Amino acid sequence: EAETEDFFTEQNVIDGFVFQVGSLEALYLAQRGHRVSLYEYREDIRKTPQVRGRSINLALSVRGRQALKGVGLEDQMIHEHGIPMRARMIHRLDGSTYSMPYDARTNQCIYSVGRNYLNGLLLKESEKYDNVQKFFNYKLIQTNLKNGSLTFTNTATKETVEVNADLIIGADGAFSAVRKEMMKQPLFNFSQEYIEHGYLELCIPPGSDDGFQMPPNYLHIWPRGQFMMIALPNQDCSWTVTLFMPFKNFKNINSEEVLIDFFEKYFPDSIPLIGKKKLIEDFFAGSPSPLVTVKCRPYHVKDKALIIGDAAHAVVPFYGQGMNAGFEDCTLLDELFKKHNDHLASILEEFSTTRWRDTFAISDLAMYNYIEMRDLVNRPSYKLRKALDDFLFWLMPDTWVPLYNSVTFTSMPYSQCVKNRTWQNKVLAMVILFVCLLVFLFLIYTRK
Ligand SMILES: COc1ccc2c(c1)CN(c1nc(C(=O)N(C)c3cc(Cl)c(F)cc3C(=O)O)c(Cl)s1)C2
Repeated sequence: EAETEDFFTEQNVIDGFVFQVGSLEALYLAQRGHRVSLYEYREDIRKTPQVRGRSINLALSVRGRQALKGVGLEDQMIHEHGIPMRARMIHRLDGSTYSMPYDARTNQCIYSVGRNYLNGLLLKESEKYDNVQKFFNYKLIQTNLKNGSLTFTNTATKETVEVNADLIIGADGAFSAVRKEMMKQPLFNFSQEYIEHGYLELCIPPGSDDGFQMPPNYLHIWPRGQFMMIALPNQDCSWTVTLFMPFKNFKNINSEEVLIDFFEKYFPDSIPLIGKKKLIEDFFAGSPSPLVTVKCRPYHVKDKALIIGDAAHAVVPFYGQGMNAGFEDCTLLDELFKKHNDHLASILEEFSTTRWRDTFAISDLAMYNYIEMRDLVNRPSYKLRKALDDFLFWLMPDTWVPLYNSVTFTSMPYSQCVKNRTWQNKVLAMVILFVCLLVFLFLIYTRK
């Protein structure tokens, strides 16, 4: 007897970020024969016209691909839509650029994918399952996790409906309503932190030949210490550019002249690409969005409710893992459904006890990148460490997997990636100490 699972993927489009983990999880459960009701806060994205310039994109890496593969969508996502980014393209202040490959050894790459396309694909796929029902424009107003009941208001008809479910899954983003309800439970730990940086999306349109204005198979980065800009390519040969800067710096840019002077000073090569007029329009059209990181545990209430994706672990984007980690939740949950043969109490319990170490680890890694970001790619010691890492990776590929490679190009649990880094730091410290000792002894010996 298939149970009914209610999903709740309130799609708060927070600054254009649309949460897709719920739609993916619906496919995994439908695949297992469960009856799924998918409640979306917003209108069906496929009906709303593609708002130009709001094509938010993300860096899909191995963990996200793995999750899409589990529901048969990896190939379509990667080969029909994804744009491979084989290296970073760093833009210096003088406008010159140099590239740093993601994985020189095996040429693995990450893919730039559009969120709207991804969302449309997941929703279209769910139409193949008659055991998935989708309800759009449903806003959650009341939750009773203990008896699995939810009350929604249909934002179009204003009618209120109450639904009951065997399992409620909240995939409703960093400001999750389901998590808010969970927090009333005893022993529920929660922390949230806003960082001082905000971000603003700009757009580099296609060139006069309707092609890319920059080399397309790269993640373009303008690292400027306190500021940073990155650009990911879109299918229509435009680029979605994200400018990261402390809110106080955004506030200081309060006129067109100040804005143009700022870009002339920090991102001169990007002005002809974006276009002065578009730059002024886009910059003052929106306001910078906040970046929040949320840590909480456990992720469940008995056998009645679970939170996944950003609702369970919102991370800052400085590792490009937010969506990948959310999708990985679905892969792990499906493995637990198989392992415990759909016994919900065991599944939810094990998900909470095993997943939090990895989500805390990627949260800390992303925050560490943010702190280090000032000179993430500029600091000589960063380059030295990267050269050393790449050499040892080449020498012992199965033993020495550098942190960035293990996070981005393997499904190694995030907490294991961090443990590896810790022992690698110890080994390198000993090697450096040993070399210093040798040099010291050599100097003493030759002085005699
Ligand atoms: C749309 O919004 C965003 C915002 C930030 C990111 C992405 C999309 C995609 N991002 C990726 N980051 C890594 C990574 O591991 N690191 C250390 C990096 C970290 C920073 Cl901040 C960076 F600029 C480059 C790299 C890099 O290595 O290229 C990947 Cl691998 S993909 C960051």
